[in-house]
Amino acid sequence: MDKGFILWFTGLSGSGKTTISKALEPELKARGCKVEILDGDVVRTNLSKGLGFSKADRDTNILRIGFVANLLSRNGVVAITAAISPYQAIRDEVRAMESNFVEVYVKAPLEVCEARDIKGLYAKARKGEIKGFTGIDDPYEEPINPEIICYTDQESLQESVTKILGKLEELGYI
Ligand SMILES: Nc1ncnc2c1ncn2[C@@H]1O[C@H](COP(=O)(O)OP(=O)(O)OP(=O)(O)O)[C@@H](O)[C@H]1O
Ligand SMILES: Nc1ncnc2c1ncn2[C@@H]1O[C@H](COP(=O)(O)OS(=O)(=O)O)[C@@H](O)[C@H]1O
Repeated sequence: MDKGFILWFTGLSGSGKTTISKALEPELKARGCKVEILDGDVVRTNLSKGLGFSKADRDTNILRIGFVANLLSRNGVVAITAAISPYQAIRDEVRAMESNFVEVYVKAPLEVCEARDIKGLYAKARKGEIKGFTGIDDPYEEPINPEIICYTDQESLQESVTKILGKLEELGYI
């Protein structure tokens, strides 16, 4: 399979973007795809090092990720992105760069993400130690028309992975 595409995950911190993308990678490779994951946390240590969490910086971060994902996908790679990408307008902009674009809304209620609090950042945000935290005092704009929604408070990880693979088959990407 040499058809590249972008699988764009979006969702609150702790919703499950990284977990699902990592579980999906071997499944796609087993189907002959070349895969790269551009994870928000990882990108922010290199490509987007120095950027903060203002709207302008988040938009810059997303455009950089979109740019690299586009380079990868047009060279036959499945580019999986896993950044919060909280703003609809900038998600629309990256979608417009690449026709092979599949948006996955990784959806879990804020309360669930906050209870998971993998990195302890929600607690810090509640205490006011982090300002402008997505979902607390910074917006998360829900995707208007994503190709896929994974309800990670109701589905198992395997169910989410199976759902995504099914949709990719239906769309003719795999
Ligand atoms: N169905 C599910 N799918 C994905 N993750 C789940 C599911 N159920 C529970 N989890 C748990 O939720 C957590 C999600 O954390 P993860 O780091 O993947 O989120 P994230 O969206 O990448 O967050 P961030 O934006 O902070 O990087 C993990 O601890 C994972 O085990
Ligand atoms: N103010 C904040 N809002 C959201 N996430 C934050 C914030 N500060 C630190 N983080 C951390 O940074 C990660 C989010 O980074 P990105 O996915 O790269 O965000 S995005 O908004 O620009 O798409 C989260 O995993 C979280 O751990």
